[in-house]
Amino acid sequence: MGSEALVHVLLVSFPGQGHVNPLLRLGKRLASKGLLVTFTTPESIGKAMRKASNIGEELSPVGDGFIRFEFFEDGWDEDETRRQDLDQYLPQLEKVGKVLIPEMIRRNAEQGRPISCLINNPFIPWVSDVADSLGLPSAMLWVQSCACFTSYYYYYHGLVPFPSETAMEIDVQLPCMPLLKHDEVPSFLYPTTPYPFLRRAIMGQYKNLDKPFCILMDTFQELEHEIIEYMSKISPIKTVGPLFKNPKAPNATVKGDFMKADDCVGWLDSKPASSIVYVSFGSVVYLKQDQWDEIAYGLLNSGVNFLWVMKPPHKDSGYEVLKMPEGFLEKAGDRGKVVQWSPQEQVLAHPSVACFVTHCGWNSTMEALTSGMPVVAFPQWGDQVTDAKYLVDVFKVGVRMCRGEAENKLITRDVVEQCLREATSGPKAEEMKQNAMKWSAAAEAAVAEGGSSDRNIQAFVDEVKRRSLEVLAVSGKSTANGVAELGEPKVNGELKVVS
Ligand SMILES: O=c1ccn([C@@H]2O[C@H](COP(=O)(O)OP(=O)(O)O)[C@@H](O)[C@H]2O)c(=O)[nH]1
Ligand SMILES: O=C(O[C@@H]1O[C@H](CO)[C@@H](O)[C@H](O)[C@H]1O)c1cc(O)c(O)c(O)c1
Repeated sequence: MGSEALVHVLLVSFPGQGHVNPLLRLGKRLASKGLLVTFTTPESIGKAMRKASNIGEELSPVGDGFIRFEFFEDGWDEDETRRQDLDQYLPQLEKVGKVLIPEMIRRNAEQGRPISCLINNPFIPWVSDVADSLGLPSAMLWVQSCACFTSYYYYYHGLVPFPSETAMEIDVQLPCMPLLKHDEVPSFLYPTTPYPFLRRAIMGQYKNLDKPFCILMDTFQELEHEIIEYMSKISPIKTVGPLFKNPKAPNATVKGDFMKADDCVGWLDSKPASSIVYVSFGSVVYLKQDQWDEIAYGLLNSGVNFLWVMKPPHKDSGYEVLKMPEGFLEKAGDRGKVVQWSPQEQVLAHPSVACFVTHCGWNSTMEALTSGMPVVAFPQWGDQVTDAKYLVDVFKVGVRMCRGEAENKLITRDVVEQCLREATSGPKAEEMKQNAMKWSAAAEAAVAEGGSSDRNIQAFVDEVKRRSLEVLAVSGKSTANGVAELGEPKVNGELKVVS
């Protein structure tokens, strides 16, 4: 079957690594079930993805379907420094995206690939407005846990008190969730958050929550059972995780890394089983030099082998380039390897790796659980502080090393060393490994054919196909070659559907 005969969905991503990864993984999953998927995000990131990840113009076959990429200009010069300031960049993306995404949809229709559904991730909630204005169905992929989704939902609707300027340290009790201490609530909700623009972006998504017909989530039924059951009665959520496991297309080469991964698998191969601590704080968190130094000495003093990701800061971020302490690399010798970016999926699956010191971003959290990897939790902000709570107290696969950036506390080398020892040897380490292996098996089962997430994906694909017939029948006139006719753009750049 040619790609032009397939139902076509457009995935629009916020340009962050932790957002592109799960949406692209969803794209591959949908493609593997027979859809044509176009993935889009701003060209500034498209350029990095093409360079790092072998992404070309051509269609890539994935399972029964195909995936392709089309990027859009964000209206700023290539070297514009304001991209690093989300307070300015998010409104710019909305202004430009509301014009260019409809144009992309029109172009695809003209080229014989009419789009039947739009899917976005959080931080760009205006995508569902675009879909609405064109009479197209939309869905949203929530890229965090269901627990975080619930926290934001309760905050948005004012259903329980959250920490506020007058009561900073109150705990928060939400249904079907453990009591969250004030600093375990997603930190964008703290009255003192340095990232109010991200709270605004997420609240924008909740304001628009009635627009998507489905909220897909990169989690799985068995992991967050009670809260998923509870929220499913309130919101049309469908769990489809862990998205990074795709049994139907396990070797699909399409990847969305912004940086080429350094080669470290040979080095991992050279080390004994369960002897390495993997340390990574993801793509956005950037620690201070004094904290970096303490982690370095903690690693040295604990005697473990380690693979440490030291991602260079973006040139416009304003962060100073971190340095390793004097003599550190020499003292570590072949016990340690430092890379700029790692092939994290492969690292977490490697038998030499014993545990993962992580900032607890949701992707890293899901990847660790799915790989059966115990963690040392080093959360900083946002959902990370809630994920850390779950990893340690609910999933029971982690040791807590800190409580988050808001605590403003230097974690000393002794604490680092103690946590590493606890996570790598002794009864606690063994118990955490067993729990992690249990989650890994549950995750595999969820995505295997007929598993909870697989059924949800299939139901979603069937629904998109059903709605695509309605879209073509109701909102567009089919032409001889099957292309839906869309109307002329309105003055404000939105497309109006011709009836
Ligand atoms: O060296 C690295 C560090 C991170 N990642 C990937 O980058 C994503 C980071 O997402 P996460 O939600 O964990 O954190 P964020 O970077 O968004 O803070 C995950 O899929 C990781 O597998 C990677 O491939 N190599
Ligand atoms: O929030 C940002 O990135 C990460 O998103 C993940 C998925 O929501 C989440 O689990 C993780 O904890 C976050 O770090 C983000 C991205 C970005 O490019 C940026 O400039 C930010 O300020 C935040």
